[in-house]
Amino acid sequence: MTGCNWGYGKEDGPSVWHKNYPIALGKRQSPVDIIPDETVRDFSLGPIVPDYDRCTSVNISNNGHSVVVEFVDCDDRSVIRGGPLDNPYRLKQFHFHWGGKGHDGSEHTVGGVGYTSELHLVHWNAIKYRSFREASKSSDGLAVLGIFLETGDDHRWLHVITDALYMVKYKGSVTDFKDFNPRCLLPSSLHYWTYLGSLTTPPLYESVTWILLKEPITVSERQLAMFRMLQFNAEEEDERMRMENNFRPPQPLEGRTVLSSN
Ligand SMILES: O=C(NCc1ccccc1)Nc1ccc2c(c1)[B-](O)(O)OC2
Ligand SMILES: [Zn+2]
Repeated sequence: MTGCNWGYGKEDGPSVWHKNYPIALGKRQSPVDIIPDETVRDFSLGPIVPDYDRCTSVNISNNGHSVVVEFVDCDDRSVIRGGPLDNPYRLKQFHFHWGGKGHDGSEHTVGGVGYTSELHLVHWNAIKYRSFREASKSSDGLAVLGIFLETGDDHRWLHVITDALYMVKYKGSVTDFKDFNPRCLLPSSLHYWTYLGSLTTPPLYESVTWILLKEPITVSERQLAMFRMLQFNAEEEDERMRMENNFRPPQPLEGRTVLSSN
């Protein structure tokens, strides 16, 4: 499957992804609705330990689906470990999902309620697999740290990202983005829910151990509005489509249990 034949519109959105990606109808799909009273407290679950202090960010880009910050992942300079993970997973990239003006845009929901946006920090199992590509197709290949965003005051560090968005307005644009440590985007509490799921965008591989932080971070409407000036389309394309509502709705749990840390 070369190129991208999927999106978030009426003709190519989540409701028709199954036509090209049948796994969309699988038993381990993401996102899901988390019902706190139905999660199971697992006392054997230790704390999650993101260790990003020696991370090396490289660039920020618009891939036509989201805005992505990529990291050097050729060694274990920035990893996440602990919690449900058997070994450290390497940080590769982070990106966001968001809604339209005045609308929620998170992928996971909590008790049927969405957040304004959701940040995904993507990590891969470099102990067992030789590449992200190989890991992405393996049941224990990826670990994604999901962080909910709610609206309120300005986030004191998010401006570093929003100030760069004008450089990546169109699909296919990329620009340098050095010395950014995503530790500044973490909330104060690392209490989490965890369950086994999938990528939330095609190819929808069922390879993700999801770790969702219970505490959201706060960003302002003004900061969020900057994300909505991005475009799904490339600069030379005639049809201009504002990048918003780039989220997949919750999928059936299919008997899965969501575990809760402390
Ligand atoms: O990396 C992605 N695609 C490119 C690709 C390259 C090589 C093999 C497979 C895929 N997608 C992707 C990765 C991680 C997450 C998501 C999408 B997400 O669900 O949005 O949040 C977590
Ligand atoms: Zn994502």
